[in-house]
Amino acid sequence: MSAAAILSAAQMIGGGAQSHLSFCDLRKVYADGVAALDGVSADIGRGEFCVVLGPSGSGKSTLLRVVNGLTDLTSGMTTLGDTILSPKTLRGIRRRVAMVHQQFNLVERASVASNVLSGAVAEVPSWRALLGWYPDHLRDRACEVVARVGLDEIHLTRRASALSGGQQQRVGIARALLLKPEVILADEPVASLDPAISREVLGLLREAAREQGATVLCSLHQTDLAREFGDRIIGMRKGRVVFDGPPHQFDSAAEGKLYEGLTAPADRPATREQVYA
Ligand SMILES: Nc1ncnc2c1ncn2[C@@H]1O[C@H](COP(=O)(O)OP(=O)(O)OP(=O)(O)O)[C@@H](O)[C@H]1O
Repeated sequence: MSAAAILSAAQMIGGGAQSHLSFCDLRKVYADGVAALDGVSADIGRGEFCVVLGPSGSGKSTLLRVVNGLTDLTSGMTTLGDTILSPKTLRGIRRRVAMVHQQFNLVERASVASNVLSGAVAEVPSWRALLGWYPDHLRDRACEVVARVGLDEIHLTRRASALSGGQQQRVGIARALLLKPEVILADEPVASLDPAISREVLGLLREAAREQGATVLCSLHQTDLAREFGDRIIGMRKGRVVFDGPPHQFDSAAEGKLYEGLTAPADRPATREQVYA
């Protein structure tokens, strides 16, 4: 079957052309036999802020990492727009996808400006990046996104290590926004932040993504944050989707099903207060 025919079949299964990011029966089985993804299917619309929720080890990070090819699949198909993810298309897809990390992944000794500009890795040859030779339009864009995440011009020359955790994650978001990605993958972006800062950072990520029409896939552990910030919640357990719907449908029964039988706080952090208790 040709790639176009597979794509058209996938769109029919997934409900049509509205879908921006599409997962079709994804399976990822590691060498030790662990099925991190066990038949995951979902169609995510353009601009949707989709929270991936679930206990530890349920496959959230694996799902996110599939989108930018950091995890290869055992079987199944991922499409972004009308492009099927494959070794041939991976490079092009990576230009359209940015990532926000749990531990910020900044070069701590480098300035905020350098860290933000490193988000242009897909557009600037690495030797130019090493020398700090970025074109003016990217420098202007870096100033724009730094302002957008609520940091001042004075922060641009400051070392990343001199910033608070919340400020460092703002830099991480600015870096992700730099090339105006179509998709932002945020892997537990507030896991190391306190509750108040977590809300600020998630609010900022949602608004900034919305402004540029980016689709967000954001893994979280906290059910209250998922309800507050998600347009949609995908609940995963043991590599399977056990809930998929808007936050108002994620009631206590759905939550119970997601975390049933799990009592350890690390596996079942129901609220931010419990996470930080
Ligand atoms: N490289 C790997 N090799 C073997 N097993 C792996 C590997 N990476 C992940 N796994 C396993 O796959 C399963 C899903 O892991 P994943 O990191 O996607 O879960 P998660 O929901 O993101 O967990 P957490 O919330 O703790 O980050 C787990 O059982 C994990 O141990």
